[in-house]
Amino acid sequence: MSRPIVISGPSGSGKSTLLKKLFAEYPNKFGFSVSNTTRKPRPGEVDGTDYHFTTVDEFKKAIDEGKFIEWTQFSGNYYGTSYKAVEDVSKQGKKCLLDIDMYGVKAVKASHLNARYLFLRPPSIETLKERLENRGTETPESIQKRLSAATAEIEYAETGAHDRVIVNDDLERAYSEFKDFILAED
Ligand SMILES: Nc1ncnc2c1ncn2[C@@H]1O[C@H](COP(=O)(O)OP(=O)(O)OP(=O)(O)O)[C@@H](O)[C@H]1O
Repeated sequence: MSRPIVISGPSGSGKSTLLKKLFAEYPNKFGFSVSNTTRKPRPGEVDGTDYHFTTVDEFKKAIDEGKFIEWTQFSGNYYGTSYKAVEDVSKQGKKCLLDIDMYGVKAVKASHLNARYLFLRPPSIETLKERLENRGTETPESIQKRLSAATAEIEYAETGAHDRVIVNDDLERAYSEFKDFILAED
């Protein structure tokens, strides 16, 4: 089984944008570990593809049953990655990519998954704020929460916890580095 790749970075750093490009270029090579969440779907999000959308009760039950590699609570919602989500990807013969936050990174590091770690960094907090505002999906309160979480994420990355840090300034350059890291070990 190829090593799973953990992709983290502040909300708005561009993880979805880069992953979308990667999946467009390599439609069959990679599989996303589909996270569970109790947050409401955004318009266009599909259950089982973007997330497994669950109730708070279902989520708590799965925590008690030890089904998660990692889980966290953020902006009032639960998010988690189940062992099953990672296994499902390997069963399809694909390389597993995980999109998780710093608490998830720490939990995966403490698990038996022999993963590689990539951190996506925004050029600055100011740029991150502009991108979140322009994305048009967040309230001002939600942007504030994401920005303070971003500061903690960046400080954690500065401890050298990841194998690779990529600054997402120019999208094409960032994508090329992103792809190189992900394809480095097949
Ligand atoms: N290099 C870039 N230059 C300019 N804008 C960018 C760049 N990369 C991403 N963006 C824009 O920044 C916004 C945030 O990106 P994206 O939604 O991919 O972030 P994310 O890390 O997936 O966030 P979340 O964790 O909240 O899902 C999007 O509107 C996206 O189009």
